[in-house]
Amino acid sequence: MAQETSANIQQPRSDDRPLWDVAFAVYGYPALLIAHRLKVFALLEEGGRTLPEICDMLSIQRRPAEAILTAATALGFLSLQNGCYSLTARSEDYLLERSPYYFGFFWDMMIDNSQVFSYASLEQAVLTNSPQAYGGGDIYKSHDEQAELARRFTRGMHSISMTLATTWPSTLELDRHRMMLDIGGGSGAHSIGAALKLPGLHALVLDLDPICEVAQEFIARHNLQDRIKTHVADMWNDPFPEADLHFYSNIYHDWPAERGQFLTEKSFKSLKPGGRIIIHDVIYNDEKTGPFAPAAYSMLMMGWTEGASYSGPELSKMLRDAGFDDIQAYPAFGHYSIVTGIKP
Ligand SMILES: C[S@@+](CC[C@H](N)C(=O)[O-])C[C@H]1O[C@@H](n2cnc3c(N)ncnc32)[C@H](O)[C@@H]1O
Repeated sequence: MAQETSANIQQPRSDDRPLWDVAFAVYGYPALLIAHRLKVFALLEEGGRTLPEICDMLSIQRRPAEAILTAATALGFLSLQNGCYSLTARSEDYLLERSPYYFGFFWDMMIDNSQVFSYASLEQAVLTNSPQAYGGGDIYKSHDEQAELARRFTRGMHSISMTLATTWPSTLELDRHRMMLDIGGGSGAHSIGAALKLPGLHALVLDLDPICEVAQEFIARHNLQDRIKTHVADMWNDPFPEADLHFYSNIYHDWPAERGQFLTEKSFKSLKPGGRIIIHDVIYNDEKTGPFAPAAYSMLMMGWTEGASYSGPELSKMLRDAGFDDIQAYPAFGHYSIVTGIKP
């Protein structure tokens, strides 16, 4: 180690907050997961509460209660006025189970699989380049074999996808399309969002058997059984049914690039001229220097799948190499973007 003396030690060139923030993230964010599991947000649904009232209702002491409530307040999920903690618009939209945008099932999935984001598990995933969720291996094979796992995962995905599904269909001109194939469509959230926005559109949610069963329940909740059907198939081995819009949300980041290329070429062959492909995902900037969300998503995938985030140019190249034309990449909602192209 270099020897420093008090005579030659210099001020650092930048402040040390980013180093603290790495450590604080490990502590700060779980406070929100704990608040969610303790049902803090549900408890405030009827109105603001003081700290002593919240302590009583949660049966926890003042010190831990104040720690999680302050973390939630600092991150914009609660407000504190006149001694009362209340929900903010964000927590009302995303953290109350009655909301269509409820994010909580995704947080539940993280909590239920919290060993996957432990230091030991992520280090093992990095050193061996293999996912660790459910004890290792292909999570989707586990879902195919264990219906309850499939149900919980699909509910978690629905939790993040329903919000996104209300926005991307408005970001491009889709009126001429008649049949959307929602490949690896999970709960059908994106088909539901698209069908609600585009009255002339029908959709087919293609996924594995136990997932299609869950999708049917979500589709029925929106009374869209007439326009959205499910189709049990293996996207790697079974032919794609006819459609003029192929939609992939949260699929490419699950797999290595060559699998993404395979799906792109399969879509190109299956679509007729004029058919459109849409990839909806959290993507890196063009230089692959960030932002942080896709970088973190790659680490999330390190724990769960063989995949990683891709950049707009990487996905655009896949489309171009397969033969697609009129390729565009642009932001959709929140951390998500769209990369799309047309078969000439
Ligand atoms: C990360 S989820 C995305 C779900 C949905 N598209 C969304 O954005 O909410 C990946 C989906 O791909 C499906 N999947 C994985 N392997 C598949 C395969 N071989 N054939 C069809 N679907 C598959 C999974 O069952 C799961 O629903």
